[in-house]
Amino acid sequence: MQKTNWHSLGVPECLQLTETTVNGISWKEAEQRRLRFGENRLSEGEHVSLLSLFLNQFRDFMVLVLMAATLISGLLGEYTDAVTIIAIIVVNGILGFLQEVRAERSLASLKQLAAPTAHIVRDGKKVTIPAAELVPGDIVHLESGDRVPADIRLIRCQSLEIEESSLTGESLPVPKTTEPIEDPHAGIGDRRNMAYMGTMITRGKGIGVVVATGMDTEMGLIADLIQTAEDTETPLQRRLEQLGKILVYVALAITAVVVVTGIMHGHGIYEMFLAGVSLAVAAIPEGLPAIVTIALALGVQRMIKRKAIVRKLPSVETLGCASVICSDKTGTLTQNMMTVQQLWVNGQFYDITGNGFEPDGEFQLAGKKVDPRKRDDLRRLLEIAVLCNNAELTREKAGSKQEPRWVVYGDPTEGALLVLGAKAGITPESLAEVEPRLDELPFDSNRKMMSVLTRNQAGEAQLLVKGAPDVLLERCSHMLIDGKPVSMSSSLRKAVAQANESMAAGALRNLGIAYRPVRNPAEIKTADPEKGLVFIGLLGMIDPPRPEVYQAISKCKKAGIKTVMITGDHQVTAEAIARQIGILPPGGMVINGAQLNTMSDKELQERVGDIYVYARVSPEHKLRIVKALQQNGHVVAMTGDGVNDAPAIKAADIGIAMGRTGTDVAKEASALILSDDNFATIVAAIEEGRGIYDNIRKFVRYLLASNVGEILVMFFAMLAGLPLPLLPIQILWVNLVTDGLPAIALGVDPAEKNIMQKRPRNLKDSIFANGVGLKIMTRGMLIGLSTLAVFWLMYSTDPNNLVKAQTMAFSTLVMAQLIQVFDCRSVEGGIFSRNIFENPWLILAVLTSALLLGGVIYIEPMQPIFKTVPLNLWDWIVVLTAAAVPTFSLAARRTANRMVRRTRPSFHR
Ligand SMILES: Nc1ncnc2c1ncn2[C@@H]1O[C@H](COP(=O)(O)OP(=O)(O)OP(=O)(O)O)[C@@H](O)[C@H]1O
Ligand SMILES: [Ca+2]
Repeated sequence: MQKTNWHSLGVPECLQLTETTVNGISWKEAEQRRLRFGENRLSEGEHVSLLSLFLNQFRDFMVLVLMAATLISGLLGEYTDAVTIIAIIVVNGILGFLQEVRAERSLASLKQLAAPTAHIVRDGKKVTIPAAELVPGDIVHLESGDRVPADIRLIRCQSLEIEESSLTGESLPVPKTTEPIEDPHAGIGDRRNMAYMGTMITRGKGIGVVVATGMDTEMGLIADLIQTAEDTETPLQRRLEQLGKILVYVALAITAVVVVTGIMHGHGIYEMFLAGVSLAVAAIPEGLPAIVTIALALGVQRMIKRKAIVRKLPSVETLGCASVICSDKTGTLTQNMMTVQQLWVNGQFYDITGNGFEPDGEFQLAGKKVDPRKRDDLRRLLEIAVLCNNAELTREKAGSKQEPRWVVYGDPTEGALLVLGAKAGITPESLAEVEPRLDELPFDSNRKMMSVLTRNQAGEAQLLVKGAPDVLLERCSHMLIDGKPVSMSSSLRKAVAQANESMAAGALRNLGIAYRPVRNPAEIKTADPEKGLVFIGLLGMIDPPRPEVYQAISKCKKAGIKTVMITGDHQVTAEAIARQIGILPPGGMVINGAQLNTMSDKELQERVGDIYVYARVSPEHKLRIVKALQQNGHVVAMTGDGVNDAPAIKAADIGIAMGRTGTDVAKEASALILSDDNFATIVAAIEEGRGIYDNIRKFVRYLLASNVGEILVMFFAMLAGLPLPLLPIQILWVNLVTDGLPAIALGVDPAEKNIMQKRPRNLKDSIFANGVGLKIMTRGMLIGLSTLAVFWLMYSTDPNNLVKAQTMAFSTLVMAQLIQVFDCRSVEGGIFSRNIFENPWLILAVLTSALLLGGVIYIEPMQPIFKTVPLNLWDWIVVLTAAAVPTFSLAARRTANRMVRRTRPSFHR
């Protein structure tokens, strides 16, 4: 299709040109068009090719050192050394490559999960499809919070406003229409009847026909200019990278010292060169970055299984630090399964029986069944509830065998009203002819109400309004009493407010219903048409808490995480539910949006610690709450679903969007998406986040202790004028092979039992906090010393058998590591605090590493390569004893300390 000036064509022409109707195209036709026009995607620019990913593995500084070493070894005629080092580098490169490909794949699959969708009509049916599958001619429904998925000519608009700054730079939302625009050369910003890909619906709704997709869109024309580089590196990864660089310098410095002293002591230059390379290799934890990436990727996969989709990798770390969760109420803490239970009209309370979406139930007045259609006021209340409604109630079969069930499409609040109407035999179908809709003023969380304009058979237009009772009441000048509008007196107002509160106190979520006659339909296009209304009555629905929420909240409490409810609902309802689910402790404060408005930021900051429930707030308040909490040093997780929630989601340390009910805009701003909208999932994600961080800490500790040990062995041996206790190839082997497997297994270690009984970690804490740094030094030191001791013992008893002494030292180092790995599983506890068999991968990894060591020692062709000799039983007893010392001596001391502490009378607490 060549460039058409869609904006200057009329709607029928646009439909004709795109060969479609308001019922959309067929699935078959869509398939053909997809072949013709391609996927609705912007080309993503350069993709990292597998080859460059592979080559990247060899750009590491350490690898360069090794290459240089290889070259020199080769030049000096030490070919086995050279070949082996190259082999190890290549193996390491392949491993790193495979790991990175895997990590990349799992991150790509994350992107898929979070991919945008579009609501379209095909074959006359409304469906939701991935936005990438849109084709020209598709009829798209747009709603506030959607990202426009393609270039679209609008064919219907209801208060539709679109923010187009990504395309035009204009940050104010543009009101849209459907009228053709005469000037064919109008600029993009002036094409009021178009919605362009990538722009954002900030208000209202609309329907349009897709006229361009993918690279044919206006956005496609400038796609090269936009780079959406997401953060894919976590702060920890960055810090480890820095640490790696520091270690390189340390290694170089030590190496220089050792080499110079060695040469002055009369050692040969090649020998000293080898020693220098060994030291450099010993100091740098080659495997670390790759293992961090794997641990993160695997952790992210586990989170997906628990229904939490991570959009920004760094948040995996931040999650473990969360100290406050601010959660929406409706749908997150509650089930979003509304059932109207009570209503109030003409001064009387009615109870409605029945459960869920099953439209069976009675209307009762003081326990007696009544016929709602015989009572005019009640009937009108129900009619408005059904007319002022965009939901759909249908009977559907979930599976082939199952009984058909009633399901609601659209807003559950409105679904509940349809069910209520159906219980009285009042349905949208029965009203469609009698009172057709002319227009709609959509709901949004700021207005807290929604209206439709209808015309009845007598030709009278009426504005039918439903919304939050307190908000509605302020806009009512009259009230319907005994079928007549009576001027709203202050005592009437009070009566409504009282009825509202008494229903809310029972945890009911209330809606008010009102109307007003409209003489001229154009009236409702004015700025604020919902005024001078006639109040009719109240509807109260229960929305039961999600069953798992209570436990999740008490888990949070134990984990030192505060849960805060932020809701658009009424204060009394919010408070009742907060009490039910255990959010509101005795003495905890509940405040509402109006009170929040009177508070300065400073006041809020002072009191935010005591507030547990924010009721009747607008999305804009959320940002203030996030900031106030952050100023108090909190790490804040904040949920949201609408457009206006996006700023708060962005500002929070962990922005969370709803997977089911969330808008595109909220999802894009978020770091985490809950695919089941469930509060408990947030807690699960935090638990995983803590576990992942702990695991990273475990293997960082494990690997670094190994490196400390290796450096010390080499360094002291040099200083003492001994020969090299470990050969470079052996150190390389330890670092890349025998340490790698157990380290990866630590990366998938199950979390410690008390993981959710500790306070959140401080965001600023380094990975070496809580004694981890000290443990690395002490364990490393002991590993180094026992290795050196074994070497020295063997070498001094038989100086002619250097190879044997080196093999013993090599084995001691490896075995000490393989024992130490079990100590690393607990941050505070140590080797005895956890069941060894809990992590079968670790057992497997340790056994494999031990077998590999055996292979290097006992398989004859390996012996000249790794410069080893076979060891006998006695040798092994020496090796294993020495290897056990670092871990067990410290564990024994700690156990002893604990016993002493227990028997000693304690003075504190
Ligand atoms: N579809 C609707 N039409 C009219 N009024 C509505 C509709 N949905 C909700 N309301 C009213 O607006 C109020 C605020 O709704 P909003 O969606 O902002 O918050 P909420 O869903 O009650 O709670 P939360 O913020 O926890 O999700 C509701 O308490 C209700 O009285
Ligand atoms: Ca809501």
